[in-house]
Amino acid sequence: DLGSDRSALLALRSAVGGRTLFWNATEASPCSWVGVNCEGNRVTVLRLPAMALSGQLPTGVFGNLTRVRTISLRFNALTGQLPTDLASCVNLRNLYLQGNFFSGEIPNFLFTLRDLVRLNLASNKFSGGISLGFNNLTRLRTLFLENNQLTGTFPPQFDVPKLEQFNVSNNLLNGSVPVKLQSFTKDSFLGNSLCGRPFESCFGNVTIPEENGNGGKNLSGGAIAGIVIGSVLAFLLILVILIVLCRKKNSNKKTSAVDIATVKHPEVEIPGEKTGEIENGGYGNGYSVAAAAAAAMAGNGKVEANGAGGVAKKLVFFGNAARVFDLEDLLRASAEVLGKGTFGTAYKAVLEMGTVVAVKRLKDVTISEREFKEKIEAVGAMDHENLVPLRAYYYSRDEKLLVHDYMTMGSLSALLHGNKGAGRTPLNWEIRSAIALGAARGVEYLHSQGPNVSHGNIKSSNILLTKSYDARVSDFGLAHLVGPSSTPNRVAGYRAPEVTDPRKVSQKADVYSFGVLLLELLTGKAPTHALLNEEGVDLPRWVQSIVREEWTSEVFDLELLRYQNVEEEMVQLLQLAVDCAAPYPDKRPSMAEVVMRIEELRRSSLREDHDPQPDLINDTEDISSR
Ligand SMILES: Nc1ncnc2c1ncn2[C@@H]1O[C@H](COP(=O)(O)OP(=O)(O)OP(=O)(O)O)[C@@H](O)[C@H]1O
Repeated sequence: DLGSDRSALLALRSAVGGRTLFWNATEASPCSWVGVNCEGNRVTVLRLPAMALSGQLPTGVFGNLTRVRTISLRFNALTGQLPTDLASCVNLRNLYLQGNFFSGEIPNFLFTLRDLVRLNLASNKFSGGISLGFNNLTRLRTLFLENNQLTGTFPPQFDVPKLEQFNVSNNLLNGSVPVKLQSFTKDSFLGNSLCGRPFESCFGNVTIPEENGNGGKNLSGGAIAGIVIGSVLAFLLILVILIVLCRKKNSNKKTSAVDIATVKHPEVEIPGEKTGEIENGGYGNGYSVAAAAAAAMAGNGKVEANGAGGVAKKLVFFGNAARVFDLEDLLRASAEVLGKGTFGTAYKAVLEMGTVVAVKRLKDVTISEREFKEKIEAVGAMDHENLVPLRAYYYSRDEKLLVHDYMTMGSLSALLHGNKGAGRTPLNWEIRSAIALGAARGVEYLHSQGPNVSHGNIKSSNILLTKSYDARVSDFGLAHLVGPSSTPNRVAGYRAPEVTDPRKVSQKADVYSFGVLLLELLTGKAPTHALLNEEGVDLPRWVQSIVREEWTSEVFDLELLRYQNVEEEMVQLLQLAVDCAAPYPDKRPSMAEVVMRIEELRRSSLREDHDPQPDLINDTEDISSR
């Protein structure tokens, strides 16, 4: 009953702490606690995403929560194995445990939870193999296992009938992809040593001849003799051509982009060749952008091996920035994948002379070269200290590259939601409010370029940070370059309610997204992802519901609460965020006003001397007992 649900939750709270400490244990019913929903007087939903939970999940908790349908403990710091009594949650449909430190094998009892629809165990430390037990999960639609340490081969009979979303990338799997998973794209499998569709055949380039429709056995002796003689002649002819070609090549030895093009494509791992480089979630193992670009261009005949024809395309540089490198340098650079975005894949490229740049390979560019040039020139002309500068671009039929300055500290998103483990620099108020201000100034600058100029895709992965944590806004102006098929779809949590076409985003809609970004900075929570549509927090609604109940302190990231004497300013920034995320565009402030208000509240917080109070637990208790 509800009583045992309640004691189970309290047992959970004393084991894993975090923001569950805000639960008001004097209340008889747990149904109003943050993250808890009830139906029919039983707990049915337990959502504690990014609540700073840590330690092991105890046994004896889930055995009591027998009616629970959704458990979300994603993005916490939970460790150890999953408790076996999770098996008692027989109504469980959604289990989101991604972004923790869970370890051990994927436990067999999960396969007895026949109602499971969504299972996300990504970004943990699960090891061991992938079991056929998944086949029992006949309702499972989502299975995310990426970024773990799973080993071995897939059972060939692996077949989860309803599976729609699937990812096992960045594990240590090898062997062939089972037939029933071959309809998923490479993205679902990257960072393993797998072969067979969607990768190259496990058997190299040998093609197995197809059976002749009318039956080879009917061929007459004469026909067979003809085929044999024909084959021998063809073979001799090929041999002669090869010899001639070899002679020619030897007399003309020279390194060229075409040679670079023969670099092995990284996505096609040869079993057994894999090194253990996938820690830290990195994908790249020495893959070069160059290889792919060169391959495309070489295939196209656009780069002349000897440069004689002069058709070779050049990198086009912006502004008066000196051309410190050229296409050749870029093609020779070693590169590593930074991530995949809506508009393509971003790489970090280290040029031979040590310069580091970020290269974005755009996909789905459908506009003409002239139009592309016009639009990209406008982007390149933007010049502000809070924007990521675009240095150069490259345009050919098959390849469109953008070269940006590389931002050492990565994105705000990674900083807020990435590495939660030890050794992470806590993001204090100083840093966060400075990032808010920098980002606001960057967007304000864009808006000052004209009433119709907007960013269109403001989110934390597009706020990048320099070595000294200065914020720079990236990805502006790209939505107009690509075709409608790659309109941003991952921004649901940031998108203003009035936006229907993601490529037509007004300045006021930018302000809304910026408001969500501020909420993210203050709460440490990630807004809803469209991909996990049943999951995530609708930040504006969540914050408003809590502020309405005068539990304002509860929204703040625990890391921020260490700095109690800036709470006043935090509340002011929260108010600004809520104003920005107003449902009606007219009610939202302009970016210029946003900048002014952040400057103002930062001035007042910096006037006083703020000593951090490092005793976290005391702070949280102070707040919860107020
Ligand atoms: N100039 C850069 N310096 C450092 N990291 C970068 C740079 N540009 C992009 N990144 C990182 O590379 C990853 C992919 O970036 P990309 O812009 O392609 O996609 P995204 O921001 O995740 O999504 P979208 O394309 O929808 O904006 C992100 O994690 C981003 O933080």
